[in-house]
Amino acid sequence: MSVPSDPNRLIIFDTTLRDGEQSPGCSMNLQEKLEMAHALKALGVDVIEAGFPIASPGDFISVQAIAREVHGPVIAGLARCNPADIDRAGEALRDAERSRIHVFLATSAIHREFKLKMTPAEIVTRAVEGIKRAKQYTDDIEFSPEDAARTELDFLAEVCERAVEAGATTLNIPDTVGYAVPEHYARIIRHLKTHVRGVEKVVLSVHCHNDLGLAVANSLAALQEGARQVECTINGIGERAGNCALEEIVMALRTRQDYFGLTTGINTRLLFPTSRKLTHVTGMQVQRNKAIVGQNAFAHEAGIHQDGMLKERSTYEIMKPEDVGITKTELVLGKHSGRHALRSKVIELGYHLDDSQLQQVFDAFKGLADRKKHIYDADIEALVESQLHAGTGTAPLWTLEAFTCNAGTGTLPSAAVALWHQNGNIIRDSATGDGPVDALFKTIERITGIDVELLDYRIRSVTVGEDAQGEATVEVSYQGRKLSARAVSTDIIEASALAFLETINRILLRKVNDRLKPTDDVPQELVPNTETTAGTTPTPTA
Ligand SMILES: CC(=O)SCCNC(=O)CCNC(=O)[C@H](O)C(C)(C)COP(=O)(O)OP(=O)(O)OC[C@H]1O[C@@H](n2cnc3c(N)ncnc32)[C@H](O)[C@@H]1OP(=O)(O)O
Ligand SMILES: CC(C)C(=O)C(=O)O
Ligand SMILES: [Mg+2]
Repeated sequence: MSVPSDPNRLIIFDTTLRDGEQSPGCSMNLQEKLEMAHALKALGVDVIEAGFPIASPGDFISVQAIAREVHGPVIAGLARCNPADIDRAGEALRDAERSRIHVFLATSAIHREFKLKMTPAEIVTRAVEGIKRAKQYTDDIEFSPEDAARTELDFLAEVCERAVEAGATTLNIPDTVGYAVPEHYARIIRHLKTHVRGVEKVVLSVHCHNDLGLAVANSLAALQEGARQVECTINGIGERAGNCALEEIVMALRTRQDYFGLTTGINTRLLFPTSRKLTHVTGMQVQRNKAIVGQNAFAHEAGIHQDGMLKERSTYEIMKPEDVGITKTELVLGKHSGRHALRSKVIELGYHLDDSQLQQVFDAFKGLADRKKHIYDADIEALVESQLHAGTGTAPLWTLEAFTCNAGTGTLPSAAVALWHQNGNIIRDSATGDGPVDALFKTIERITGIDVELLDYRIRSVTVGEDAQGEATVEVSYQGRKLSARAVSTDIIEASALAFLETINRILLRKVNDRLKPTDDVPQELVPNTETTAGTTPTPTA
C-alpha cells in the first residue's frame, strides 16, 4: 500500500487478530479468526493483521485462510527478522489479493542489550536483510523498530532510513510498552519526519499500547504530526493493558473532525456490532464505562443530565448512539434520577399519572432506589400499579403457597403447585413439561389462566457458600408485550416460580388497570374458580 492520494485519509490497520490475540485468554481458532476477519472487512478497515504465521501451525492456517477468503483489505502477517519467520509469512500470504509482510526488530538499548544481545550495527544489518527477504514475497513491507519510543532518536532515525532504503513502504513506530506521553510521542514523529531521508515516500504509522491509558491520546498526537496509519484493535484488546482502541480513535477523529480534519473508511455504525462479535468470540467483556461501546457509554442516570437529554440531546451527548450502532440512549432510573425522567419512563410503560400520583410514585421510587442498585422497568411498574390500585383491593393476585417438582432419569418431569388467590381461595394443579421448571411454569399458567411465551430464563448464584442465594430472571411476552421479573431464593426452583408468577401478576394487574372503570368489578376471567383443585393432580407439599 502506497502513500494515500488524499493526505487527510487515514489507513486503519487492525491488529485485533495479532496483537489483540496476544491478550491472555483471547486466542482465536481458525473459525473465530475468519469470522472476525469478515467482520473487520465489513467495518471498513484498510489492513487486517491476521496473525503471526510462525507462531503455530494453527495461526499459519488462519492467516492463509484469511488471505484466501477475505478480499478488499490488505492482509498482513507478522515476522521477526529471521528467514524462517519471513518465509512462513510469505507462504501464508501467498494467495492474498493484497498482502503485506510486517517485519519487526527491537531498537531500544534495553532490548538490544538484554533481549537480542545485538549491537546497533547488527540491528541495522538484520533489519535490512529482513526487509529485503520479505520483498521477495510482496512489495508491501512494513517495518517496525520495536520499542521505538524508548530508542535513542538518532539511532531510530538511522534504522528507519536504512529500512526505507531496503524497501519498506510503511514505517511503524511502536510505543511497545506504553511509555510515551502525547507531546513526547509527537516529538518522535516530528524528528523522523525531518531526519529520515525518503520518509515522504513511505507511510508513517503509529502503534501505541495503553499501559498508562494514553494509547489513543498518543496516537492522536502522532497523527497531528503527519502519521497516516493507525494500528489499533477492537475493544482495545492487546498485550497487557491493550492497544489503541479502534472504536475510540475512529470516533475521536469523526467527532472532532473540526480539529483533526482527518477521515477514515470505517462504517461507524458497525462499531458496536463488531465489538459485540469480538466479545462473543473471545468471551472477554468490555467494562461498562468503556468509551463508545461500553454499556454505560450512552446511558444517563443523573436527573439533571436526564432532564437535559429529554429537552435537547446535545446537552449531554457528543455522539449519537445510532452512529456507532447502538439503538438508543438509555435513561437509567436510579437514586440520582429526577421527576422528568421518571415521568418519561412511566409514559413509555403506558401509564398516565396526574401530578400528585407522579409525586407519590416518585417518593416511593427514591426510597426504593436508596436500597437497590438497579431499578428495572418491572420495579417502576410495580410502584405505579400499587399507586393506581391503592385502596382498590386489586394488588398482587396470586401468591405461591407450595410446590413440588419431580425430575430424574426415565421420569416424565412434572410439577404440582398450590397458589393462593387474594380472594382467599387456594388453587392446586399440576402439569408435565420438558423439564421441572417447564412443568412448574405450565402449572402456574393453568392455574392463573394466563398463557405467556417464555422469551428468556436465566439463573445465577448471587452469593457464595452452601446457602448461596440463587437469582432467577424470567422474560415473557404476553399479547405482544414483554415483561421481565426477578426473584431470589436459596432454592433456585422456588426463585424461578416466584419470578414467573411475578410476571403473571403484573399481566393481571395491567388487565385490571386497563379495564377497571369506576363502577366495574374485577373482570370475570381474573376471578379464580372457587373449586380448590383445577385438575386431577397430586397435592403439592412445600
Ligand atoms: C511487541 C510484540 O508484540 S512482538 C510479537 C510478540 N508475539 C509473540 O511472541 C507471539 C508468538 N510467539 C511465539 O509463538 C513464539 O515466541 C515464537 C514461535 C515466535 C518463537 O518461539 P521460540 O523460538 O521458542 O523463542 P522464544 O519466544 O522463547 O524467544 C524469542 C526469540 O526470538 C528472538 N527475537 C525476538 N524478537 C526478534 C526479532 N524481531 N527478530 C529476530 N529475533 C527476535 C529473541 O531474542 C529470542 O531469541 P533467542 O532464542 O535467540 O534468545
Ligand atoms: C510487533 C510490534 C509492532 C508490536 O506489536 C509492538 O511493538 O508493540
Ligand atoms: Mg504491540
